[in-house]
Amino acid sequence: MLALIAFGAAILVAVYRYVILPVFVSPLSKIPAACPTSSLSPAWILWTRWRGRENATVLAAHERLGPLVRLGPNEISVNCVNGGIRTVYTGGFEKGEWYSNAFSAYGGVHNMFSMEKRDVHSARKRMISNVYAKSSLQASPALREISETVLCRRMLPRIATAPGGILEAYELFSAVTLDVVTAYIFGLEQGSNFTDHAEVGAKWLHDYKSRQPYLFWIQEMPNVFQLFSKLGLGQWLIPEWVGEKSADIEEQCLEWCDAAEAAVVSGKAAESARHHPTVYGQLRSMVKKQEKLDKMDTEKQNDRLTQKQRLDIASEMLDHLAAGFDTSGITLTYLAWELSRPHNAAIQSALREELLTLNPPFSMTEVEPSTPLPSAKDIDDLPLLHAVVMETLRLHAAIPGGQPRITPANTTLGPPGAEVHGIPAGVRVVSAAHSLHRNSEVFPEPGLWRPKRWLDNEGGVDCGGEKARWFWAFGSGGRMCVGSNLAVLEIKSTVAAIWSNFETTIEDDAGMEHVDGYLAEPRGSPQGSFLRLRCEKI
Ligand code: HEM
Repeated sequence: MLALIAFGAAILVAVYRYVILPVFVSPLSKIPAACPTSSLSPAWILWTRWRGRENATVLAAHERLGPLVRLGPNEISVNCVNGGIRTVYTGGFEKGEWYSNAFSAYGGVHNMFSMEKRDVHSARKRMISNVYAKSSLQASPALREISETVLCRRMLPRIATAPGGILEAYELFSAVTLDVVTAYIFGLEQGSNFTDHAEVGAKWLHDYKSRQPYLFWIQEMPNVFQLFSKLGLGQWLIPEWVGEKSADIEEQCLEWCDAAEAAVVSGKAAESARHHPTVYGQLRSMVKKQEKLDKMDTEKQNDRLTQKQRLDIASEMLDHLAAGFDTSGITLTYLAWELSRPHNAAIQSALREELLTLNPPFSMTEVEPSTPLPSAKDIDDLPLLHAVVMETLRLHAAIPGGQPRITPANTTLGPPGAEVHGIPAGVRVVSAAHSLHRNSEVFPEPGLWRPKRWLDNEGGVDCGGEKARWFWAFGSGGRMCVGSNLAVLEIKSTVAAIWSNFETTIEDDAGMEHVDGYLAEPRGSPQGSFLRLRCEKI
């Protein structure tokens, strides 16, 4: 009899815990559910993510149900500025396991992307963000050398000599952005040269990207993955080669770090802009400074890195190069696609006209650049170029997917007048550029690529007001992209170099459909191509 009562009580508790509480009592029950089962189980949103339909499905849910939508019993999506991204991201809600499980490296060594706790993260960000400030970038002799070498001596000749004038744009741009980013991080002489070595670059891209779908298990179902691993069945979910490729990438990053270290120790880094490892050098000197403070000058200082310091720096550098190259490569690929589509031919011509006003121009004679480069500031100030980049970042955000954060206790979310109060601690809350960038009140006809929406009637830049508040390609708040200035400068310089010298049309764009995920690279055609561009010298 007692057993029966205990059994009945357990059933009642379970019904309360898993049905009545989430569906009727929790403050989350006031938020409309994206799917009828969302309040009861995360199965629907997990299935949507697994099938690669999350961004489109969540956008449709917001269009139907408003700015707050419940995705699961413990997860909501927020698509507004006030009571939305301003509260969550500028308010400093912390990241959770979703990042720390997937983005740490070298056996769990954390970096800015993966750090969960705000204080640890801000201490690291303070050490490093000055090298990514716009003023530092525009004044950097190292970056000038990088642009000259990667854009003029590697990229333009590769385009000029492409067989039949046709090249695969996603592979080209990934190689160029990796070369720029590794050169800025480790020094031009120590970084990659994948632009000249197309096959090596294409293999790197393929190896890097092929691991991506398997992150699902680590980020969304870590407990299931752990259970499978304990049972010796981990490879059913994540094949062994994924770990092997990740280890190769980590090893390659350590080689770049060691080369940068050698340049620092030999004194070359200080003597020549081509050897100067800007980001590596900055973090290294801050790590050493910190060590000095920690030891309070009581112990003998050693300028060599300890193994722990070596891996701490390597994890951070890997994070930057990974966060930096693919995002910029994806953006450039979509920008090239839009500019080369027949209905955008007039925009390509107008852009070229604007680029040819640069003094000196970004010109090339045969396969060699003939003159010095225009200044980074002059390139940055071109209004149509700025509009083209902004519109590409809006419509084709490289990170369009949800950026999860964890609520603190007693959170209020929702736009003024429609707030939901008392949201408990530990709820996963996401916003996504994909949905924010498709608000038709702010961006009329949001599905169209229209650079003009970023210009005023006189052709000057008009990026303020509501557009600025809803533009979220680089996120916002304390965890906003640290490399956004480098990304924009690099993208603008690449565009200036190409469209000052070439006219482009589309040879084959069958692969240009976005992957619907956290990142949005082109899906690629069944034949394995992404965007084949025809480039003609002007
Ligand atoms: C078009 C190019 C880029 C886009 C669209 C982009 C976008 C973003 C976004 C949306 C985030 C926030 C992600 C999240 O919290 O889930 C982020 C973070 C980050 N990005 Fe970028 N990024 C770009 C280029 C770069 C570059 C060039 C670098 C460095 C070389 C870089 C380094 C980072 C780092 C280290 C973080 C983590 C920052 C932190 O947690 O404080 N990104 N980026």
